[in-house]
Amino acid sequence: MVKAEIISGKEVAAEKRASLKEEVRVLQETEGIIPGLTVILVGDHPASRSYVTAKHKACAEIGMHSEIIELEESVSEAALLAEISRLNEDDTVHGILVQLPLPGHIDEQKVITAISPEKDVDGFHPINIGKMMTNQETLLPCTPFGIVEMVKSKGIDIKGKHVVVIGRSNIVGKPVGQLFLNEDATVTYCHSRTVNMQQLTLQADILIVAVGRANFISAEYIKEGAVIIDVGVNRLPSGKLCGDVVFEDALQKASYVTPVPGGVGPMTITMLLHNTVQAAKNVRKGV
Ligand SMILES: Nc1nc(=O)c2c([nH]1)NC[C@@H]1CN(c3ccc(C(=O)N[C@@H](CCC(=O)O)C(=O)O)cc3)C=[N+]21
Repeated sequence: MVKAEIISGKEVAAEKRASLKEEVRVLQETEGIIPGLTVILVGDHPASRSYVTAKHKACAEIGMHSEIIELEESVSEAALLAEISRLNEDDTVHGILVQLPLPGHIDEQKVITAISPEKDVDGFHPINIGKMMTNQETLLPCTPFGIVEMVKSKGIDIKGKHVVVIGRSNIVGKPVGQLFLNEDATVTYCHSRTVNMQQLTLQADILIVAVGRANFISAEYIKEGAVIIDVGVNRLPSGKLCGDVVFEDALQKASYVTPVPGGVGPMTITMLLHNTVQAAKNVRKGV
């Protein structure tokens, strides 16, 4: 029996994008500012290329500028850093995003830190992460931010709830736990070294799964009535895209579940648009 309601990221994203489009229009009309995003793509990773194209299209749809800078896989770290420093100085560029992962010879942390924190629309710069941790207003990481927005869109109460996060990456796991902590949830992190993960996931009112393994979470890990957020994007040999959660199982046990595709992914891109518009407004305010 299907019990859960599906939280459509696509729908929540469409609503948010419509209001961003209006914001962009007003910003241009009243102040002549067009928010601009520059994405740097290093090498030719097919999945990265498709994400970058999706971001570019999404910008155009809401009337924003966007540019993709493609660099050879063999580009030196110094050349990439020089490109970033040029973009940091360019007033028409409000947001800079370096698509990850980068080739092994480039130090990702060094690259992220080189981006001006005001233009760090990924929310990965240590200054922005520090502000997030201390609950100060800042550019927030897009996937975690999108997840909080999806949960709130259904009026789900977060305060005092037990949120269990599976995964501890810098781009999803760690920051998503922090954002839910900022919303007064009780947060538990699970990862590859966690002992008896099932005992923890069965206590989750909200279970966030970000491990990148198809069918990692099935019925026996899900508490009746839980909210299930599936961050996985796994390409099966058949070409089909699937999440980390057995969707049918979540439908039967959960109260809410996010699908893949059409769940967290479209929200990630939407919050990137949001951050770029915010970065453009911050310049005007002199923030
Ligand atoms: N600096 C940086 N920032 C990122 O935000 C970033 C990154 N690097 N590297 C890779 C990951 C992954 N990511 C996704 C964004 C959208 C979808 C998305 O929209 N997915 C669609 C399906 C897309 C398809 O069909 O392939 C969906 O879930 O419905 C997925 C994944 C952003 N990332």
